[in-house]
Amino acid sequence: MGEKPKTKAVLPWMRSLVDVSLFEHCPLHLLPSLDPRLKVGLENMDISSLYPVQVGVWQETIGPGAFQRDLCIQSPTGSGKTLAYALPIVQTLSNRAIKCLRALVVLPNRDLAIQVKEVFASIAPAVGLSVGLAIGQSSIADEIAELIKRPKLEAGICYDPEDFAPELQSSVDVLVATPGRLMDHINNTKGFTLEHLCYLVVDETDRLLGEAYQSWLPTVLQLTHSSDESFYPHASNFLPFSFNSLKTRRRCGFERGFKGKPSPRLVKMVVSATLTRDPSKLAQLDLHHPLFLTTGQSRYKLPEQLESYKLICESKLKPLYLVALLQNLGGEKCIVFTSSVESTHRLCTLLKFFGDLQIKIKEYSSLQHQSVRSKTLKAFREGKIQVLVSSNAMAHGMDVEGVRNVINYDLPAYIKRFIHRVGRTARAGQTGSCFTLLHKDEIKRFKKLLQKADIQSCPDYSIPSDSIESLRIIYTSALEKLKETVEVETSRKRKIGFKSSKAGKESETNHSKE
Ligand SMILES: Nc1ncnc2c1ncn2[C@@H]1O[C@H](COP(=O)(O)OP(=O)(O)OP(=O)(O)O)[C@@H](O)[C@H]1O
Repeated sequence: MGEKPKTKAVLPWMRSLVDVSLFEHCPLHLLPSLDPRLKVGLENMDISSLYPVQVGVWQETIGPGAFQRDLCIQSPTGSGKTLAYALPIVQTLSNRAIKCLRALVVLPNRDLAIQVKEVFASIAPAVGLSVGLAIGQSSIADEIAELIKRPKLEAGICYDPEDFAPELQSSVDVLVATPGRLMDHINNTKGFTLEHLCYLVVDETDRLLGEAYQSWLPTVLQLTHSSDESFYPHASNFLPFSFNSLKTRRRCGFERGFKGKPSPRLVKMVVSATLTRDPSKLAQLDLHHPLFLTTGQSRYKLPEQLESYKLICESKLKPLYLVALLQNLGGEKCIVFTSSVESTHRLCTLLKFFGDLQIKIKEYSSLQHQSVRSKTLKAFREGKIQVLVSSNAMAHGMDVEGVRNVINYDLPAYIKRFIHRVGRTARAGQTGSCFTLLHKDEIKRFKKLLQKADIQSCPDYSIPSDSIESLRIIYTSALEKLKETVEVETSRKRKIGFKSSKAGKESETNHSKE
């Protein structure tokens, strides 16, 4: 029997790639065709030159590439991918005559969407464009009021909303959205249309393709489809029945051609630091003559200015080593990654029982309410908190200035996760360090993980044993307090669970009585 091939087949277009590491930084005054208003906007953001990935994308969009192909952009964390797509989109839309929704950027969570919206919002107004956000942060009514312009109505007269439906217009040219809220607007918001969409950006593609999110992608592709089913024959299979009425027929006159062949008018930009190579996942994007822009030949790349260390310790003493490490780092901004939301909560609680460490530590997790998370993130950005303990919630895409260190309290299972986690530091050419706490049984696995990113060695970081000894007594009492807290929390949860299941039963009973 023949052996299975060890490497997965790579799509042919991924092999003929554009290596963006061959581009130099480009000062703004040398960037061909840059709109002077955007140049001023960029300078106001303290940006004086474009990074290599941004120059590469510029060449394929505003430059000779002229947006003729869909782009798959992969470059290391913190290399400036957001501006790489935002700048050419804004520049191209600056010529638009009528306001309508022309660019849609989809991200997997609210905090990331807010971050990306801010990048667009810092350049778009300079050329008269508006940027909206659809993430479910405010009520749907408030969001609709932001996104859709209603005609001025005479006071005192009662109107049927159906009367002015044709006059509803988009208030925004660019929309940054999470899939859930996007689907809400597609399904329910009068006047919300993707009919004029020219650009679709799928940022953090791996995460977005990993989950179906109410079939948002087939829905968007179907609604932006140019002529008939021939380009995307299976999309209608995914669509709920109600979408039939929303299907749009796009005017062919706007379509671009590639080598004489017709192409859909929607340009897609697919973005990730670790883009999937899985053909079946990529097929979901229905890419048109995709062009792969990536950094060098290696599939996984860490930021150039990142220093990695391993810290070997006994599993049960991990919290002690973490505290000693945090003390050594002297209150520098730091993210500690754990393997789950539960261990994030436990670890954060335990750290609080270590007495006054002179370091402000908070938890950031998907178990928390969005408002709590946003407040924590704001305080972390402002430097009021020095250490965030998080599971995967902070790992992808988050850009917080001044994060000097990342600590892998638990070893991540995959290289992709490792890359995204450690990429929260050493961003935009800054230096940064990452520390991975390991039990000696994990050393081999860690080595294998690093080899996937072509890293052959990782120096040890040692903590003097007297630093550990001096923390032992307080650790014992912290563990006791943690145990008590966990017991209280568990019994509280049980009570809430009991109450809600009782309430559930009552409402079921009431319902059946009706
Ligand atoms: N040309 C530039 N000059 C200076 N700073 C820049 C430039 N472009 C981007 N930056 C800054 O670099 C940082 C990282 O950018 P960005 O968040 O877009 O990275 P990314 O490649 O998307 O990272 P990730 O893969 O983690 O999402 C941001 O703080 C951004 O403001």
